[in-house]
Amino acid sequence: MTTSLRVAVIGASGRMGSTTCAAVEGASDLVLTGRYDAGDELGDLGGAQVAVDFTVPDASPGNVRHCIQHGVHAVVGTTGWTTERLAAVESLLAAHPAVGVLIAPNFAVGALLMMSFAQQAARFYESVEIVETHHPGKVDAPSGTAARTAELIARARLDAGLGAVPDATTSDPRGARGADVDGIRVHAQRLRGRVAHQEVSFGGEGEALTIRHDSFDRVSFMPGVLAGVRAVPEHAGLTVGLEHFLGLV
Ligand SMILES: NC(=O)C1=CN([C@@H]2O[C@H](COP(=O)(O)OP(=O)(O)OC[C@H]3O[C@@H](n4cnc5c(N)ncnc54)[C@H](O)[C@@H]3O)[C@@H](O)[C@H]2O)C=CC1
Ligand SMILES: O=C(O)C1=N[C@H](C(=O)O)C[C@H](O)C1
Repeated sequence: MTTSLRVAVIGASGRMGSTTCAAVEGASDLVLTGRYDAGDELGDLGGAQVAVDFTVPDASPGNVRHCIQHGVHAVVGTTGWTTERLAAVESLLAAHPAVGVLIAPNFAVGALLMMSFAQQAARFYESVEIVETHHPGKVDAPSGTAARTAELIARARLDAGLGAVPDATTSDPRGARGADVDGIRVHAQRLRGRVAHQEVSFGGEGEALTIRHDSFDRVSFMPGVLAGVRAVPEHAGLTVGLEHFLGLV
């Protein structure tokens, strides 16, 4: 008889945390050991082997630190991870070499494919811009997914020897050209009724390529979250991106 993997959820009262609790409870090989939200003492996380964090950018690093120090593997969907914050996780993990931490900007399989396809297409097109659309309750912009996509595209362009994206704009006092993420323009929309959507638009002489992904419901993230939960105990150290567990890179 195999024993169930014990899982705690941090941010359990939120949109993603509550969906994750339901997904864990619906999985026959997992058992939910606790639901934690703002103000709760994490303690030993109810004896969890893996904790899932869907909180806010300023709380997530502290939660991850707590997990590592208690020998609990972590699966993190919260956005806002800077290079410095990732480096701090890596140095703490060096002192806890058996612990695995997965930080994933997006758990939807289609979103991972969209990023991978955009990375593949990047070297063939002179122009590229990203438009991300989310629900109006989202606190951070641009989305973690859009920022990651821009980074991947920028790296692919650099590797291919492409220069800057052509843009004659010299005056934009209101910021109409959007954010500049590693030289790639990113535009963020916040619309009632939407969940999470992204379009990557490429342009070349006489042609266009558009790669689009839509999450219409937060259940779209759950197969990826559960895959991360099941895999992270076998992957000690820090992994950024679920694609590394799915054979996509
Ligand atoms: N990686 C992915 O696939 C996805 C990532 N996200 C990200 O997940 C995060 C959460 O998103 P939502 O669930 O929509 O937000 P939400 O606002 O609905 O939920 C956040 C929850 O965290 C709680 N919280 C705040 N501080 C806390 C603390 N110190 N300890 C414990 N709980 C705390 C809040 O009370 C709230 O219940 C965001 O960063 C979002 O961008 C969202 C969807 C998919
Ligand atoms: O806040 C959200 O909703 C989402 N956040 C993640 C992001 O910032 O990329 C993932 C997905 O887009 C949904």
